[in-house]
Amino acid sequence: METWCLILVSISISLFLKFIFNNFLTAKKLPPGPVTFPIIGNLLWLRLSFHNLEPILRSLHAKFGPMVTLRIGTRPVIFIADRALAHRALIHNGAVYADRPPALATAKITTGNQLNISSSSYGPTWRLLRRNLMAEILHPSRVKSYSHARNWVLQILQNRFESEAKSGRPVRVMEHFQYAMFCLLVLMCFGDKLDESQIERIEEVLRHVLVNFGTINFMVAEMGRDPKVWEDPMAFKPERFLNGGGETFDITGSREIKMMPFGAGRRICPGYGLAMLHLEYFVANLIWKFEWKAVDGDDVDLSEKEEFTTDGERSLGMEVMYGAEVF
Ligand code: HEM
Repeated sequence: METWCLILVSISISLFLKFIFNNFLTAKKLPPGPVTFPIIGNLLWLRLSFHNLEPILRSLHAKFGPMVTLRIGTRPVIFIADRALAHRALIHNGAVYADRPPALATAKITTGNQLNISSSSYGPTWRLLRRNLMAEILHPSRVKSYSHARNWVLQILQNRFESEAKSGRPVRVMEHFQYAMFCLLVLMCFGDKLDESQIERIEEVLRHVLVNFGTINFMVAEMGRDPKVWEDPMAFKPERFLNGGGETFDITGSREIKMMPFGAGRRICPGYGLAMLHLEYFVANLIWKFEWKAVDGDDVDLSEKEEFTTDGERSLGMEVMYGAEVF
């Protein structure tokens, strides 16, 4: 037999064996999902953006149930759409689900060989990084020292609001807030000597990291708009968070997950207190300084948009999903 023919036959046999192995042997241990062909199937998933993937996932969940396995790239990826399952995984079995997968060779460069807090595996390094972050940068006594950065970011926000309002275009509120949180983080990490163009450059680099190496598993948006939990989930009703008894809404999901913009469990965002504090500060100032009204003849646009968020792999709340590798 010709050499090329031999190579072709060997490749076909190995692809066939991989197909059987992926879809019928290992699949028994994993939640159900669509049958995929090696390489071609993987490439098809990889071609889709998170935004395009979401409706497909929704229909897969309707067909296969609250847990679905897809083979994206080299690893099977499980998508969990049910908030009770997420609670069981992240809160009751927190230690099992707090790990992160080994990074690909290229991602190792961008994550500093996985020695940063969000990508490091669940072990002594992560514990040390997290403890340092909580004790130093995020310690309540340090919050005051960020007032300069905070006011600078408020100024950036105000400028963005003003220039858009003057141009007559509707102000892209969420986008600007997202950017403001990003600026705040960058300023906290690099100090407030940076100017806006340098911040934009950092954002560009991180966007690249997110697009190339991000993983997604928990369908946070689906959980946050569950009609069993939220009355009229798609309506803008901020008062839904004010429950008469004076008890504040538990955003950490420790008792029950109703939404999880900061994640949940052991890897929950350590900056959520600081983030909430600053968001309230920015909102309060912008409500005070601007007159807010809907553009004549236009509804307020509450549609979803795929956007870049902070730390490379995790999202800043307005995202459709966020990821934590669970096996
Ligand atoms: C609106 C603002 C923010 C949102 C919505 C947000 C959301 C998130 C989410 C969803 C995660 C992933 C949690 C998980 O994997 O289970 C995360 C992780 C993280 N966030 Fe935030 N975050 C915000 C602001 C901040 C701020 C201000 C800081 C800090 C200085 C911060 C630092 C981190 C770190 C270090 C992690 C990784 C934690 C770990 O893996 O142990 N975040 N964040």
